Amino acid sequence: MSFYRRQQRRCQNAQGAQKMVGGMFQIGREMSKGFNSSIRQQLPRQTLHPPWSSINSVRTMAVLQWCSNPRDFSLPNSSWGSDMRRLYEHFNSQCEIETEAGEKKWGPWRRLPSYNRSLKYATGGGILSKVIQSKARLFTRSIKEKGAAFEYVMFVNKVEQKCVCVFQAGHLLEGPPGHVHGGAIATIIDTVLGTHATYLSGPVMTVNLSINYRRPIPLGSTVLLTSSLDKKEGRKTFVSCQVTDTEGSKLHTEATGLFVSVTVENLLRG
Ligand SMILES: CCCCCCCCCC(=O)SCCNC(=O)CCNC(=O)[C@H](O)C(C)(C)COP(=O)(O)OP(=O)(O)OC[C@H]1O[C@@H](n2cnc3c(N)ncnc32)[C@H](O)[C@@H]1OP(=O)(O)O
Repeated sequence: MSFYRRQQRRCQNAQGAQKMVGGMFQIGREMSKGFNSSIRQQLPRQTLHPPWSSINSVRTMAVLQWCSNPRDFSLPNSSWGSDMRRLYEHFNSQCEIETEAGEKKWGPWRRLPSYNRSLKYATGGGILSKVIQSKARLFTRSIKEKGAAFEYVMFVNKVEQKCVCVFQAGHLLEGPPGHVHGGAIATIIDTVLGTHATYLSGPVMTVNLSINYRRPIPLGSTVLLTSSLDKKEGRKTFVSCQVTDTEGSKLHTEATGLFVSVTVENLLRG
């Protein structure tokens, strides 16, 4: 494969990454449009050209920036236990289904890729992320050791307006001995509800999170988070979530969240 084809393929991967990651802003709009809008229009034109055709080094840098392959943290890795893999397979197999005619088509679920640099991979700020907040990393994806902290994968179902997350809690998340820290549980709940609300309504921020801890979660275990839309009222999206064992029979935690739609202005105003 030629250098150009390799670069082009990497660019396409980066575009795919942008299109689906649950970032707060650009991707919020993408998600709420049902993954249909064209990222291509939002990319700098030069990303579609081979690097050597660029006439200045800034353009070349932009191309190389975009062509770096981000790691998708939502894909299986060696730290995943059997429960994590089984549930991943269960939902992943419903993302693409085969018709009787043998054609492949979208199923009811979509897996959401997950990256550790929102500004770079989700909002298209490849160069910007070098200049500002270059060390910023998504909290839940900030620990490099596989399986040590938050291992999770999310799937959304547009028709049922549901989101599920398969979550394996690593040893760095300890609270009470042998069990998961309540703050870590709140973090994964906020992540799941926030991602779901973003998918439903575009860019949002949490304004209220209410959590009832019913049963402790053993460290190292895998649990299932199921988020549902309760209602939408103007800028407000109300969602709720249950954290259960992998069979869905034992309730560990339940929560409700209120998310308010925001603009970039909201953030800059502070
Ligand atoms: C890339 C992967 C993504 C992973 C997802 C991770 C998700 C993580 C999400 C987060 O953790 S966000 C971080 C924590 N949240 C914040 O820091 C938000 C801080 N709050 C704010 O900045 C402002 O409240 C905000 C900009 C969100 C809204 O302020 P505004 O002045 O624009 O709105 P306003 O205060 O008028 O509220 C809008 C509506 O929400 C209602 N509201 C606001 N706060 C409320 C509250 N706490 N409880 C109940 N209702 C509330 C408010 O009454 C009003 O209702 P009505 O429209 O019916 O009048």
